[in-house]
Amino acid sequence: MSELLIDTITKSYKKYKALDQITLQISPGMFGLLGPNGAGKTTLMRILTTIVEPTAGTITFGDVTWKQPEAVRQLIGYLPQKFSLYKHITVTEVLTHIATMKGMTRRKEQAVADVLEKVNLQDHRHKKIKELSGGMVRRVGIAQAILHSPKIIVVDEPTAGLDPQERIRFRKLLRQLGKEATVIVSTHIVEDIESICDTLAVLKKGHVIFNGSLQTLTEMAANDVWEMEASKEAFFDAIDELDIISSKYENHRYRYRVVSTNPLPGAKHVTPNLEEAYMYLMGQAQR
Ligand SMILES: Nc1ncnc2c1ncn2[C@@H]1O[C@H](COP(=O)(O)OP(=O)(O)OP(=O)(O)O)[C@@H](O)[C@H]1O
Repeated sequence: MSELLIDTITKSYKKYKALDQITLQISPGMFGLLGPNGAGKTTLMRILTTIVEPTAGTITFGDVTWKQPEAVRQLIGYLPQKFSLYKHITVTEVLTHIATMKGMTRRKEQAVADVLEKVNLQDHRHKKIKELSGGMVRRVGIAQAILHSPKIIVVDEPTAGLDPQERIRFRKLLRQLGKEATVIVSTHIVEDIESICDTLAVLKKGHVIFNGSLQTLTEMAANDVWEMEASKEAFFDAIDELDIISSKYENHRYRYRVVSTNPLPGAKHVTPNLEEAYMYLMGQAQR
């Protein structure tokens, strides 16, 4: 399978650069795009899906270049962050309609049946959209994105608004799709990336500040994540002083974790998780 090559992409809005010379090489499988609000993720997604044209730079996948938007649209399936559907028609009707809009004339019924099976919605195919849960609607969203068997699937904020069970189910579905395609998951929810992606890029203010494996990122923070223990009173004092990432109350004591480049008295090093490594990276990028 080909690699997606994003080469020095810049997007300017007047003098403001929403993206500044972004270069990424994305292999098949699950790729995460992480960053705070305003980092430029949505702009990059929109460029990838040909909704917006870059100011400069090129994108290629095999012999397709982004100068050929029609060819790119055959290649890409997109589930945007804000996804709405006609509420009063059934799942099958909506997917058949979208297949028609995509210009699929042959094998339309079969394609709809196949995607319904992939996203596990066969039993709900005759339900109206308004009768579905949030998780099911997201799955219809994925179904419409993969109707034409795209090689690249772009998903923006995949689990926003879903309850914990639906999140887990939706992440499993994405992981499944990553076995056959390049799946790009854009989010500011670290957990979404941690549980399903192998590699990731972190964007901040239009720049790539990290690009690599999850392991490399957590290793970068290995010397700067600490665990401490304190009484309730001391813990509440510490909240004001430190950036506490997580805490646990056990046997009348608080155990809590902190990212700090300075050693902390009485603290011991712990192996960072992705959220801690991300906090570390954001702190470093401010320097
Ligand atoms: N059409 C536009 N005109 C001017 N500025 C824009 C436009 N679209 C985006 N921007 C700016 O570009 C920057 C990046 O926006 P973008 O939506 O890509 O960020 P994001 O990382 O996706 O954040 P969010 O999660 O909030 O959508 C922001 O500062 C935004 O205000």
